[in-house]
Amino acid sequence: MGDDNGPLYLGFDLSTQQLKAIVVQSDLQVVSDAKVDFDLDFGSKYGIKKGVLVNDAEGEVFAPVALWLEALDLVLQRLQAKNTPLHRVRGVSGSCQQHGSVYWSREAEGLLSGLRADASLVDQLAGSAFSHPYAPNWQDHSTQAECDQFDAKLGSAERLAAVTGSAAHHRFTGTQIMRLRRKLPDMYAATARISLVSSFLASLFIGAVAPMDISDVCGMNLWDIAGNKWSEPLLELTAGADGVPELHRKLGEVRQDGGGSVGRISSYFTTKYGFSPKCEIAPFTGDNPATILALPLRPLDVIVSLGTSTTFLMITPIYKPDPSYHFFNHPTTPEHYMFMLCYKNGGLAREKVRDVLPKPESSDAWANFNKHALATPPLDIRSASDKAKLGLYFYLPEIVPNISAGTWRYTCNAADGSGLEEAKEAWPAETDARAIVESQALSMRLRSQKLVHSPGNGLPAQPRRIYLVGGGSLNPAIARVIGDVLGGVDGVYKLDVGGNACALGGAYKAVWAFERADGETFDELIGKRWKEEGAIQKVDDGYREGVFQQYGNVLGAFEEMEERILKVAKNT
Ligand SMILES: Nc1ncnc2c1ncn2[C@@H]1O[C@H](COP(=O)(O)OP(=O)(O)O)[C@@H](O)[C@H]1O
Ligand SMILES: O=C(CO)[C@@H](O)[C@H](O)COP(=O)(O)O
Repeated sequence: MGDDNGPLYLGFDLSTQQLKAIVVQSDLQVVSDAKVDFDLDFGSKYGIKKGVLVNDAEGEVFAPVALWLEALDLVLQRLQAKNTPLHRVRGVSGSCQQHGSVYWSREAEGLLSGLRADASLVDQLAGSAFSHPYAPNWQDHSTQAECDQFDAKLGSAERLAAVTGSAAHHRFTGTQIMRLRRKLPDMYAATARISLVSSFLASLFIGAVAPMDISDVCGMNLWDIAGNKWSEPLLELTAGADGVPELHRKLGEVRQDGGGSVGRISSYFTTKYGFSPKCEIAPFTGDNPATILALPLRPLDVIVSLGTSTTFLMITPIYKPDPSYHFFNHPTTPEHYMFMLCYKNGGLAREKVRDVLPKPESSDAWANFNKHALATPPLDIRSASDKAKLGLYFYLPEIVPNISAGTWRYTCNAADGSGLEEAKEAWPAETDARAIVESQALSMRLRSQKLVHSPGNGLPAQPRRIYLVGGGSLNPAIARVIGDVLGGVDGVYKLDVGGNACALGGAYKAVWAFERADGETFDELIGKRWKEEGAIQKVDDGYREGVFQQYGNVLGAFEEMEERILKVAKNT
């Protein structure tokens, strides 16, 4: 377990279904990891499923904050049980599911600073440190009315996207705060501070409410990215004309530097787990911003994160917002941005399609799904006269496009996408295995086409490399279909720590935060230390001439299918 005595860096990922921790050395070598699975470890105690609770009547999805407190103690115990030398940890950072919010009571600061090592976090905090026991989850879709007001407030969805990086979204924290203030006014009044999940986790470590992070704050619809300040009109919309100073106080100042220290580790962790009192905490960020820190990403490289949500990430120095996607400040590099598409119907939707198929005899739950995804030709075109098959598989109301739950199957002419119509008869469940992944990738291709250009040699515009991360990155059939649809002239790669990428990004952020030379950027520092060998594996060739064009031929039809369905099934 690392025989030298050099410093170690600890990265966390508090996502929908798990809390993961990973420890790396200065040279980025991984020395230990551990995880807590919310359903497996705490499912019966908290009544959660897939990490969350739901109130279907109102479209609410939320997680008990107490569960996360228990998970933090447990994951640290698991690291200890693996003899991880926590005393050598010099810096901690991490990544957390985006948009969720935690509501601290007036007693919180006192309780955080007075944590005793002889009791657990949950016993000391769950009772009175929070004005609300739940954190809204990114899958929540209870805020359509608030979204309509956000889009209207600055004049249009385009204008809101220009200012905050995104049009209004159900899960974005501003709309969530606005709704909770209306629904639970006493709770709102009793709230001293509001944290994002990232600043919440950092707060536990420093024993005080930590500032929000410059990248994660862009997931709120409240931060004016170009102005680098809270948007006063949007704070006013959220909190009412008289409520702006109060909301300002609850949100606090935003930390501008993604590196450096937000505070020393609290004595709770030094006494209980043996951390050094010199260990410092760097700002925590969102799980998607942390994912782009898991490797040195270049412009034209793409990350597809196949977690509970499915996300598509790129970095760019050009701020080009649009209501159909998201722009965030880059978590470490000023004047750089992260482009993101986020789908709710990611991993769980693929599981639904998988579970209609007979259960495989092998231990690989995905064996049948993969067999059919690979045996089905692109768009299920088997002969020149066959129509292309296109589907949408939304078991939850989707984010982009803003379509309610449902499943739709269409066909069109393969050559040019003409003749789009609803499929006359149902197609076999086996066909859906390929069609759902194609559908997800076509949506990404459609929405990212303006951000990619030709990588040279007369090739069509496409990504250079596609990196797969998240649980689904273990799946070769998904990698193949993604490469078929999106291209990727240098190939499709998976990170060796595929499911741990955001935790790893958090750990790398801590390395940079505390080891950077004056003015040294994240990419400079990590670029020098990162070794491709052992970190990534090529899992597919990516661009295939002919196949890529086949998907291009139906991209317009795919867009038209979405538009037609949007007319009859828009989220309300
Ligand atoms: N071999 C596999 N093929 C496809 N999907 C997988 C595979 N293994 C895990 N998954 C999916 O990964 C998802 C969890 O991904 P992960 O990145 O660990 O979660 P989170 O989003 O909570 O961080 C699950 O929904 C599961 O369906
Ligand atoms: O809402 C978004 C991004 O906008 C999600 O990507 C969340 O950040 C949760 O991520 P996972 O738990 O699926 O990793």
